[in-house]
Amino acid sequence: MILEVNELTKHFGGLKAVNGVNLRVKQGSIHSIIGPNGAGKTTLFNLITGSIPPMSGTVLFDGQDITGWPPERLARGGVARTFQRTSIFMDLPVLENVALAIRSREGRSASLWQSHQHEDEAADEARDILASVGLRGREDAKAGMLSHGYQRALDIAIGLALKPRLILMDEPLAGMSRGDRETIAALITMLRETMGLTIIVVEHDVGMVMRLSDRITVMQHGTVIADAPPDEIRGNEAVRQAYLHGSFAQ
Ligand SMILES: Nc1ncnc2c1ncn2[C@@H]1O[C@H](COP(=O)(O)OP(=O)(O)OP(=O)(O)O)[C@@H](O)[C@H]1O
Repeated sequence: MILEVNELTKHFGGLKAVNGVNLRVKQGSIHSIIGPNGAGKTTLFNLITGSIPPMSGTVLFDGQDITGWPPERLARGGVARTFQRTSIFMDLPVLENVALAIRSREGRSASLWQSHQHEDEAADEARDILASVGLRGREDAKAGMLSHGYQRALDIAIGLALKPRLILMDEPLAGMSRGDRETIAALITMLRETMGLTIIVVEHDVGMVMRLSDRITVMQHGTVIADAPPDEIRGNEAVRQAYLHGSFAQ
């Protein structure tokens, strides 16, 4: 297991947003976390990635206790996260967005003292990463001019610049057209196949989650109500009950 979450708990006042959650994520898998609004999915992500500290419980990455590590330290340790709202600098060229992330990985900021050689290396690496997410030929475009689907791909490229082994994606398909959703889903699968990345996805598009995932954890009211491969989840009565609006019928 690349990630082990044990009895993780976070309450907001009387609200048990995440309450004794256990999670096992297998190396090289696509593992999705689903559940109705307010189930605690984002809070769980925030706890795993150190955005907020847990009240109790532990998070192990590759056997190492990373509980409460701040996001920067986690990123250096191989855990990256993409956000629902993108972390793109819209006014900068596509290539520069990724080069910035590479420099931040290396602890260097853009400065006058930056050597040309380092600059060239970062640009070459950025080009390779962009090609891997399907953005070859768009390096010089202003990020803000890209379509939604390409912006999401750029977001993923920025995450990949940290050279993660585990990447957590917060609603990667949200706000996308049907075609863009297919493209990003194919990209997620490809990253797992070609780079051996482990990918944890929080996503509302249950139909796509069913096709994409090796395993699905279902949350409701801060707890895990099911954890199984997609086929089993599809037939799970507790999960059906949790989805009152029929979005699960697909
Ligand atoms: N900082 C906070 N302070 C107080 N309550 C919070 C805070 N963050 C989240 N909550 C509450 O915790 C519960 C879980 O929220 P969370 O965002 O984790 O759910 P979610 O499953 O991601 O929902 P959604 O699918 O709507 O994004 C919700 O009731 C939410 O209102």
